Amino acid sequence: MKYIIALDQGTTSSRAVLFDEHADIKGIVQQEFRQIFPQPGWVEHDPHEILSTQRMVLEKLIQTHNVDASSIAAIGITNQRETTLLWDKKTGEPLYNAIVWQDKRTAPLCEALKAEGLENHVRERTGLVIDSYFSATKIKWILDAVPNARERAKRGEIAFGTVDTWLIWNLTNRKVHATDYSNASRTMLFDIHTLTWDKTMLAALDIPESILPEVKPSSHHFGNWTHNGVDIPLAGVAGDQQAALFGQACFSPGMAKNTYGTGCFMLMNTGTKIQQSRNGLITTIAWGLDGKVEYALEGSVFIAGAAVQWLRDSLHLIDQSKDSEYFAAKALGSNDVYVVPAFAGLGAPYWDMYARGAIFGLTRDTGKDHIIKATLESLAYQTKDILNAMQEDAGLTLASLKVDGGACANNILMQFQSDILGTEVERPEIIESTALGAAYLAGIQVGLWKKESITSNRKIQKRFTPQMDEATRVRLYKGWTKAVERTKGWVD
Ligand SMILES: Nc1ncnc2c1ncn2[C@@H]1O[C@H](COP(=O)(O)OP(=O)(O)O)[C@@H](O)[C@H]1O
Ligand SMILES: O=P(O)(O)OC[C@H](O)CO
Repeated sequence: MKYIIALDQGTTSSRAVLFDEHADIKGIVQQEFRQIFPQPGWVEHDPHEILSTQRMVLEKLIQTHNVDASSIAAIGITNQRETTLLWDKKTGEPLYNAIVWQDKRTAPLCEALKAEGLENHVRERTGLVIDSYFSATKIKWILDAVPNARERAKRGEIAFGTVDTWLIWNLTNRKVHATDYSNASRTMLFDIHTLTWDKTMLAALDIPESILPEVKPSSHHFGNWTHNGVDIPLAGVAGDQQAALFGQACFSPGMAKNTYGTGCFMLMNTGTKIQQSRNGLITTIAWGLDGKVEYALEGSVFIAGAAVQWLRDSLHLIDQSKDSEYFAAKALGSNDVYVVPAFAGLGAPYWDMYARGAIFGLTRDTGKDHIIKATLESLAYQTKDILNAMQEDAGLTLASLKVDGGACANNILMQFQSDILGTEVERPEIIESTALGAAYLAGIQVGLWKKESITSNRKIQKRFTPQMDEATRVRLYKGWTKAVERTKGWVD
């Protein structure tokens, strides 16, 4: 038996998932790590913790399941995207903590880029909108903040990477400084037409080109991880949302998936066509495979499952995320409370770095159950905002929405999702699509699998069909859009 291991380095935890040669999951080991909030709106991770938790889960997975190193055909890496690290090429020591995708500290740098008139350039060349979400301004911030960092970078002593690059660098014993097309397309420094780093953006942010990694296809032999004397190829790399699109077998233009993790990310395959959105979505590289690059339209919601964590960790209304289903069920039938979890501003389709969270519609009888239910519903409303934009851009109506990610296990949420969209929601047997996608990309590279067999391997666990009448759907969504309007521009 041959195995593929997927390393899924997410925003809140590091995971290692063992797949057998039938792409069935044989084991998962997961470890949460610290979220560091030095100031309001700032979010950091300790790069050493990212690495140590990821190494720990990998080694524990192999040990627990008694897997012989020689039977591991390949490793795939998938990761939280945009999160930015800089380190010394000689010592491997990070210059600063990893600045996480949710971090808002570079909003003023984004305003400066807008004032320079770069909005069209960014949209046209990188497919993105100017926002602190992406890596570019985070790199500049570290180069500005750490003494001598820019000089050292100019001397070629510093490496930049997103989390995939940091893992590749360390797992290959500091030999390989590389990323894949899907991750490069999240930096706001990568020209998605020419597939090269964009000189205009590098100059605008005074970022030396020497710090950037080499960009490779997503299914590619990046290097080896040596375990018990055996060289195991790192053979697949993709940003977690693109990996989920792959894992859900969304291979044809018009196919879409929505992942409910810390954030919520809907991606629609647009094939080899670069489609620009007219409705606040971004254009991203889906993957590089078979000698070509394919693209996707993406709607990124910053806070989804993280809002459920907020119920758990900050409000202490629940002990575990899954308890939200039990409490929300007790409030079914009441729909007057709205939670807008704009804790990190609003992403697509609004792109408001200055929005902040709020609860609306409170009355004397509002209780814990209502707040929990409204929080879950906020994931579904944000998804509807995105799907509306996507359908308009693509000029089509989705027959059903493919879902995955931790929070899609919640049945109340999925039923409400189907109700508020008026669309069928389709949950696969394997909701670890992200890990599955990374495993597939690696397995294809080493010849274990073929892309064609992935579609037939996909099994549906449950379909949710809309039960809500149209008048209720319209009324509820109107309330949501009113609530969102009131959170915009809250921070001066
Ligand atoms: N049953 C559930 N109901 C609601 N939210 C859930 C449930 N299970 C997990 N979550 C939420 O989903 C997120 C975890 O999903 P996961 O896909 O592991 O995220 P990530 O990869 O971003 O770390 C957490 O934010 C958690 O609060
Ligand atoms: O860690 P996740 O799964 O919430 O994904 C984070 C995204 O990649 C951010 O763009």
